Amino acid sequence: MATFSLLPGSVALITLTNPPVNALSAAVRAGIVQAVQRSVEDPKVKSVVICGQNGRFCGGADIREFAGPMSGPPLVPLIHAIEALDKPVVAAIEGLALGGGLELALGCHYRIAHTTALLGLPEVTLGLLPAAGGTQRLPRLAGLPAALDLITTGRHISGTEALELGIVDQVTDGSALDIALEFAKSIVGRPLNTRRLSTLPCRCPTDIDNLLDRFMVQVRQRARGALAPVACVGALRAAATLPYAQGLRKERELMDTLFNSGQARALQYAFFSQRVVGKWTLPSGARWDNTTSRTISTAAVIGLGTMGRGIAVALALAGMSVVAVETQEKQLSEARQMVPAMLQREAGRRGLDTAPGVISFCSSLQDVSEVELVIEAVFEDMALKLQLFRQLSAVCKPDTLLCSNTSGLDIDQLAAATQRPGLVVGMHFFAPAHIMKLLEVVCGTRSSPETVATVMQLGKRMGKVSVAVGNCPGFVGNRMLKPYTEQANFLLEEGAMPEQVDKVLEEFGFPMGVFRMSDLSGLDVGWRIRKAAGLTGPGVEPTRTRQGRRYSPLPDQMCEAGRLGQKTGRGWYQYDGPGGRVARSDPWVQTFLDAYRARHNLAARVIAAEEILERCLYSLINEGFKILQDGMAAGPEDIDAIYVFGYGWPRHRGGPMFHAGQVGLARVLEKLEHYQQLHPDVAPMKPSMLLRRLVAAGSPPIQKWRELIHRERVHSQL
Ligand SMILES: CC(C)(COP(=O)(O)OP(=O)(O)OC[C@H]1O[C@@H](n2cnc3c(N)ncnc32)[C@H](O)[C@@H]1OP(=O)(O)O)[C@@H](O)C(=O)NCCC(=O)NCCSC(=O)C[C@@H](O)CCCCCCCCCCCCC(=O)O
Repeated sequence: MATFSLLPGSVALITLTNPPVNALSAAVRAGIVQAVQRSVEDPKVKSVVICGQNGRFCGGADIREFAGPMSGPPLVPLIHAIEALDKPVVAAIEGLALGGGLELALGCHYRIAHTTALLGLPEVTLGLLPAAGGTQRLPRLAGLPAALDLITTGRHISGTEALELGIVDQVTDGSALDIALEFAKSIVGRPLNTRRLSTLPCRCPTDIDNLLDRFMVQVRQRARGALAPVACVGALRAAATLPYAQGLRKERELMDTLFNSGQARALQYAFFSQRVVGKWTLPSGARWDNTTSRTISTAAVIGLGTMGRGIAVALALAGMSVVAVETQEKQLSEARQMVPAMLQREAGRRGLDTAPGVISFCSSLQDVSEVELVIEAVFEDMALKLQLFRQLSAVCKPDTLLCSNTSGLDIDQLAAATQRPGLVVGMHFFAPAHIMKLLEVVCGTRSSPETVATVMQLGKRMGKVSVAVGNCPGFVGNRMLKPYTEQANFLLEEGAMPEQVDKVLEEFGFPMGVFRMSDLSGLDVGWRIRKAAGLTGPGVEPTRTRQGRRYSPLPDQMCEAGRLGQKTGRGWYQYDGPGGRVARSDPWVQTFLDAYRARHNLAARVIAAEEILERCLYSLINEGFKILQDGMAAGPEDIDAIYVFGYGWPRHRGGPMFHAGQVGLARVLEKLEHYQQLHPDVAPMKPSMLLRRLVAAGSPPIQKWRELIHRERVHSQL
């Protein structure tokens, strides 16, 4: 709702009241309509201030309402009524003015903001555009280039930047509300014509067409198939070239095409998934809201390779005092050089003069004896990690948490090597660890709820999307990646080329296809893991069936040929040299694949894009269902957040589990059955029991899956 109060000095104060972000729900909109009406009718009211309760102006339209039929007073005429008032209206922007919240403020005659308030039009991140006049008023106020930037990226800006762009009239470090109230009294009687943005011309440079065309090219490239950014440019073109009323009609027309699109649904689902994963639950019943966490202020990182360096920087950026340990002298001296520069650069990127935390370097494990939490980031080798965990258990204070950055090894085994298994947990970061948002928090069977809560909380402080997952080989992300890459390798055996597979995946929206990705991360990473698992190496028969399953030795053979990817200048593609970044097709790979197929009597066939996509994605999705079935992820949102934030899954497709729902669970099942019949030796194509159960239950919406999984588990049907 919204409250109305008449304050001394004849100022009407309208307060939006809908915690926690004062979203513009139907009740709030109705409240504003009534309060505006009172302001019009009451002769005692000489000016109006609009603010939000609890120091938060407004988080925009109520996103939850978009899932059902829209009711209540619409926003566009409401904002027009405010703009048309002949009494001055001032927006007092504290905390945030986002989306419809900023559009409401743009309908006011003046805007006063706190310097640290967040302003922006993030609709594009929800698959929408600012359709309450935002695409028409903002370019009239801040100019077309600034509006293009803000509306197509959805980025938030501070009150200070908003002042520089002319979006607000004044900023303060004190109370924006107090200043707004005083200001509102002082401007009674001033003419308002120039303050009504809809009546002003758009502020455009002379070469509008040229600017918009160039911008559209960039936006299409960045969007990777997302519709909303392109529609935003369309709406801004209308603002620049048409009178306001026509521009507004175009804005609405474009919004109508987006509003019910699968992409908008996917992006809104992704918004809520990100929040759902913070509300973690463990199979034991421990939850985010019934478990206390410890606040960590001192931490250590052991091993200063790429991952360790990034983790140390991420911890320092979160205000931690970090001890960075590396026993190899060369690596330590490199880290001493690189890490402070990384820290400074990242702090600068976040608008800080210096990082809030500090990092000290040393070469001895004894130096971590006093810290509260240790993150091990040494080489991915179980024997090495076990030895380290034994040492840490002896060296550290009894209540120090011991965490491993392993990307898939057994956390329970590491915990068993210590005298404190309850304090052991996995913290699986993604490279570069100071930039990538995802953190898999791997809960071992003996990890205590307090340990999990503490690490989840720490992840949040580090700005990560932390997802609690179970302890199984590869955890969630890498476990699902395995059948996906395996399937891509099988496709090469059957006749596809790496660039063909990559093109299909990139057109789907991944920033990189599986082979380009593999070249980037290094083919030797998986090779080492497969060697450790006894799947390849000296003495292993070079057949296409290993350990009872179809196996493609292609990636092993690439490694044996010294083609490790970008680092050697050759992999699935060729590069300008070691460390090169630009991938080019390599005739060597064609010859290599031809020879391989000939050796194994495999006839190359033409493989359609549809088959490539279905086999890669559905095998990954099927593994996701198995993960849910095994209880290794609490719900589909967890898997989807992992894939969106850690594996480049296009956000406008929600995540793999959401995508399965969009395609139709019955269709995914049917396709898996089809490919399984064709390739019965490929275990990951065998449809999971949970997928079958969901289809049998009538393919309920994704929001209902948790409930069904819980019910089926109780009845031991999974
Ligand atoms: C605001 C934040 C930055 C706050 O972050 P913080 O970290 O402090 O907190 P949380 O993110 O954890 O959030 C707390 C809590 O609040 C929930 N929440 C946040 N924002 C909203 C919201 N806008 N609506 C609903 N709920 C919200 C959040 O989910 C948490 O609750 P939970 O229970 O999950 O813990 C941050 O939250 C944030 O970034 N929020 C989103 C801000 C945003 O994106 N705003 C824009 C919204 S879209 C919009 O405003 C659209 C406008 O342009 C209006 C358009 C006019 C509409 C016209 C429609 C007509 C079209 C009809 C076409 C029909 C066609 C046809 O059918 O034919």
